[in-house]
Amino acid sequence: MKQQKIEEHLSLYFIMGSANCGNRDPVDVLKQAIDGGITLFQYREKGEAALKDREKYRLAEKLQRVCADAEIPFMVNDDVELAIELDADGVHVGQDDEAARFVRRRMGNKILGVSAHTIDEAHQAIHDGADYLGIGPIFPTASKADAKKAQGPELIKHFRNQEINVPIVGIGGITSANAQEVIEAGADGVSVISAIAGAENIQKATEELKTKLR
Ligand SMILES: C=C1C=NC(C(F)(F)F)=NC1=N
Ligand SMILES: [Mg+2]
Repeated sequence: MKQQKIEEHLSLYFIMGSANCGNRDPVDVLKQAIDGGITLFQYREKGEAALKDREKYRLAEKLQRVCADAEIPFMVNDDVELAIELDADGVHVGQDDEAARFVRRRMGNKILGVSAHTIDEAHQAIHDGADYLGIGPIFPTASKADAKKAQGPELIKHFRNQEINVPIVGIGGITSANAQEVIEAGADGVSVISAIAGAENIQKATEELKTKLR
C-alpha cells in the first residue's frame, strides 16, 4: 500500500526552502505550487542565509499545515530531529546525512527518501529501508552548491538496467522542456526547485510541468 502510494506521490515533487523564494513568502509559493498540481513537497532549508532553530521550526510548521490542508505529504530534507518534532510524513537524507538505517529506525513507517549516485549506494539505501531514491543530477543545476556532474537521463536508465526497481525520482535542472525525457528514462517522477520557485507565475509553471508528466 505505502509502496504503491509513494509512486503516485512522486510524479511532481516540489522541493523548496526560504532561499529559493526570492522576496516571496514561502507559504504563498507553496500554495501556488499546490494549486498548480504538485503531488509531493519537501522542505529543504539550505544555504548561508538558511533559517535556524525557532524560525526554521515556525516556517516548517506553516508549510506542513498548508500541505496537510491540501492532503499533500510533507517531507523534510536532512533534519531528522525537525521531522520527528513536527511528526512530518517523511524525511529525505543524502549520503552525507545520518545513515538511512538509523533514520528508518527513528522514523518508523514514515516515508524515507535517500539520494543515490551509484548502484552500490542504491543497494545500500534499499537494504536500509528507503521508500524511494533521488537520482541525479540529471541536468546541470544551480540549486545545489556541491552538486556532482550532470549525468543525463541515461543515469536513470542505468539504474533500471541494473534492476533497481524501487520508486525513483529524478533531480537536477529539470524543467518542463526536459521532464518528459526523465520519465521516459524510467523515473516515477521528477523533483524540481527553481523551475517552480523561480517562475514568474508559479501556478502556471507548475501546471505546464504537470502536462509533460502524463
Ligand atoms: C539532494 C536531494 C536529492 N533528491 C531529492 C529527492 F528529489 F527528494 F529525491 N531531494 C534532495 N534533497
Ligand atoms: Mg542532505
